[in-house]
Amino acid sequence: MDLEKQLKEIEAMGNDHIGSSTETPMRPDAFELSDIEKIASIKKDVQNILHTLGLDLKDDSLKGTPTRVAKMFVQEIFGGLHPDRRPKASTFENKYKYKEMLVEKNITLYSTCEHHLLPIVGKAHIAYISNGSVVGLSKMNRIVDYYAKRPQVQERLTMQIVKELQQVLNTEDVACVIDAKHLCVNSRGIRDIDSSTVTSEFGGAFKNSETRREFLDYIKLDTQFQ
Ligand SMILES: Nc1nc2c(ncn2[C@@H]2O[C@H](COP(=O)(O)OP(=O)(O)OP(=O)(O)O)[C@@H](O)[C@H]2O)c(=O)[nH]1
Ligand SMILES: [Zn+2]
Repeated sequence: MDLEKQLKEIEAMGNDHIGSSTETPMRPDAFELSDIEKIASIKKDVQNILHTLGLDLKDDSLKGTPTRVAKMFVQEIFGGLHPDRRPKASTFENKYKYKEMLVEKNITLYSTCEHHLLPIVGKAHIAYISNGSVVGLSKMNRIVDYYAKRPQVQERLTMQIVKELQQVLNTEDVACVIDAKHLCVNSRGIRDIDSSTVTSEFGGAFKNSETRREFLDYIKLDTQFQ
């Protein structure tokens, strides 16, 4: 398909590029290749991109780039595509009968915009109300990190984090707010360096405005990027 036709198709998509499912769209054969095989294949693709751009890959500084980028894609920034890397979120009994909301705030978030493959940088804030079990605090940071390490749209990332914690904690009463900068907006295109994007997902009790307010008061959103 020629480039002009492809660009027209993207235009015709409208907002469909945002995607409707909470699941990351994966092919059924996504894990037929091993990580090593994926790195070898992506290395060639990166080599081709740099070569096409006219760069001399024999240059000392550039010669390791294709391997470096391929490893970074497979093992680091897109490492959360592999279900083997899903964190084991051990829960334990809420013996102390703590009934209030627990908030894990200011969780550092690095993700990648799936439209431009540019960074998304921000903070995630999570809250839940225990239904008998408690999750280790760090596991919430790990869950954020796992889903962030995928090509993402912020809306889906927010929903995936909530869905995972609802499953782990066996309760609907989970909420997540993400406040993040998209480099595709800040550093290119419209180049608006000051704007950031806020997304939220409020499950169960957090649909109640008072409970939601309490959570939002804890995270004092407006101060995050000052
Ligand atoms: N809803 C949503 N949109 C996103 C996210 N990340 C990037 N985008 C947007 O995805 C859109 C892709 O639109 P296109 O018009 O195909 O891309 P483009 O021509 O590069 O658009 P500009 O960024 O406006 O130059 C852009 O408006 C991005 O800002 C996200 O997490 N959620
Ligand atoms: Zn983008």
